[in-house]
Order: sequence, then C-alpha cells, then structure tokens
Amino acid sequence: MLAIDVKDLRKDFRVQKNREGLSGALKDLFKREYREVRAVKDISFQIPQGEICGYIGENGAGKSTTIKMLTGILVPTAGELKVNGFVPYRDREKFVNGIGVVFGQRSQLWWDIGVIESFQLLRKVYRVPEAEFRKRLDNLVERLQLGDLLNRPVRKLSLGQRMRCELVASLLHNPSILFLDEPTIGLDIVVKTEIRDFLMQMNKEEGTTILLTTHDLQDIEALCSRVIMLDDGRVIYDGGLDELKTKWSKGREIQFQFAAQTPIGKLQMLTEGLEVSWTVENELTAKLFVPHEVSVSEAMARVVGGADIRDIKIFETNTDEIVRGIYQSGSADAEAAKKEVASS
Ligand SMILES: Nc1ncnc2c1ncn2[C@@H]1O[C@H](COP(=O)(O)OP(=O)(O)OP(=O)(O)O)[C@@H](O)[C@H]1O
Repeated sequence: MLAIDVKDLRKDFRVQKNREGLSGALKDLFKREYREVRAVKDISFQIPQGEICGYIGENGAGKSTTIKMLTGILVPTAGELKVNGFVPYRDREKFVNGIGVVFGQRSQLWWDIGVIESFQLLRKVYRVPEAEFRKRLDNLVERLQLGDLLNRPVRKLSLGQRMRCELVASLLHNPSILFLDEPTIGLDIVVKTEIRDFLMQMNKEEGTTILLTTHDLQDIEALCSRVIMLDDGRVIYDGGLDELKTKWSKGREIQFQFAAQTPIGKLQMLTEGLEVSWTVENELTAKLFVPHEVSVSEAMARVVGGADIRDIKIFETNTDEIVRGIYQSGSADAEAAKKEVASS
C-alpha cells in the first residue's frame, strides 16, 4: 500500500474582495463580493512507504495547503487523496493514529504546563497504553536528549528545545507517516543537524515515511532522496535530488592553485579545443569552468600535465542556486532554468 496517493488534487479558497475608498468599504458592509484563489491546481503524486520526500516551493506555492489536506485539516475542492489507505477528511478518527504532524511555526504543546504533562495529555488523546507510552517516551527522550527538560513549562524552553519536544509529541503514538512543515525554521546549525540525524535514523530503523516542507535546502540534501517542487500550485518537478542537480546545474568549476605564476595564455593553450573558460583569481590561482558536456577528468588531466599544481578544488553549482534558478524561471524546463542560474 502506498503511504500517500494524490490524484488531481485541487484547493480553491474563497476570499473577500475589498472595494476601494470609503464608499467601497460601505458597499462591502452591505454586499460582500468574493473571488476564488486556486492554491493547489490539480496535482498528482504517490509516495511509497518508507520514503523521505522533500516538498518545496516559494512562499505561496501551495505547500502548506497540500499538507493541510493530507492531514485532514482542509477538505479538497476536487481530486482524490489517500493517506495510509484513508481519506483524511472523511476517516479522521481512524486516520490520525497513523500520522504525526509538526508545524514549525505552531506548537502542539500546552504553553504553561510541564512538557511531560503535555505528553501525558497526548497519550490520552491517542489512547496509547501506559506501558507502551513509557517505553516509547524513554526511547525518544534518550535519542533527542530531553532528560532534564521534561518538567519545564514549554514557555521556558528555547526554540531548539521546543522543536525537539514537538518531534517527540508527534511520535508518541508511533505513526507510520510524519508530516513536517518547516521543522528546522529558526534553529541553529547544531540543533538542525541533531534533528536531521534523528529523522534519518528513525527512517532507517522504523521505516517511517516523511513528507518534509522546508525553505532550507540543506534539510533536503541531508534527508531526501526525492523532491517534489511546486510553483504557483502546480508540480513542476518530481524526482531525485541528484537528477535535479545534473539536469539543471550548468557545470562544475575547478580551482587550481599553481606553484608559480602561470599566464592565462598558457592555461588557455593547455585546454585548447575544449569548450571551457578560465577566470584568473590572483597571481597563483585560476578557476576553470567545465560545462556538463565536457569531461572533467580530461580537462583536469590537461592542466595537471602542463602546469605545476599545488592544490585543486572542485565546486558543484550549489543546490540553492539551482533551485533559485528554477523558481525564477517558474519552469521545469531545464534550459530555461539553466539560463536563470547562469544569469544569477
Ligand atoms: N485560508 C486561506 N484563505 C485564502 N487564501 C489562502 C488561505 N490559505 C492559503 N491561501 C493562499 O493560497 C496560496 C498558497 O498558500 P500556502 O500557504 O499553501 O503556500 P506555501 O507554499 O505553504 O507558502 P509558505 O512557504 O509561505 O508557507 C497563497 O496564495 C495563499 O495566499
């Protein structure tokens, strides 16, 4: 059975139109006018069990609206969706036991009571037997190092401590699917790394399916083998992260540090006949741009064979740049996105 199965999913919101000026405001008081906003435009995708999938897109692309439909908070306008075999908004009671949800910007914990009391309340909500709850809690507390936080009220926790508690709260009932909406927002790199390691380990050991929305592409790099990219309510890419990089990155850069001053003319001669370009950085350093069509090993061999090299570094186009290029072009068309990357 698929963990998530979405077909032609659509969500329209009805939003009030505001007429201009005082007379407009008065008219609005008596007769409201509405317009439709299509936030999610007939999207389809399937996620098998045990996969960690990144769900990315610019602000307003429709990520949270999708997650809200997948978790049963919103009812779709059209289309079909099944999560763990259930229709989320229809089979709510049976459905919620199989999913965990963390919204980075909102808390599921009670602000003024101790963390452990919130956990106990959630145990009752999900009807987890006490012995099972204890075992699971002990394990999660150890893995996320929450020991001395359990008796503190949530309002006294730092953001990083709270996020670790939110994760435990979402996992107490042992869900098979975890929805994470911006789980690392505002966290420092140490906590981000701890959370990523924890999620990775949990996925490996327990096979938990994870759907993750984030603006931090390092979350995606660390965790996801697959990424679904949304733009203006539509899926514009669904596939592997490596494939995305190879397809859309413009090439690689190799930085050479020479043992002695090496004129650009000599460097150009060494790579003659290859469609590459040189940029001199200083007297002893130059960068060679190698597009995908040219073999990196051949370009390197030519330079190494003809110049005295002290150090070499290879740079891939980073994922942020690639994804920014795709967002800007608003297109899954590799050529359009490459042009955006090149001009940025
Ligand atoms: N309750 C609502 N009523 C009206 N319009 C809404 C509502 N919720 C979302 N929208 C609109 O739907 C579109 C998609 O919003 P959504 O929050 O799903 O985007 P997002 O990709 O999650 O963005 P962000 O990264 O900023 O969280 C936006 O145009 C937004 O203004």
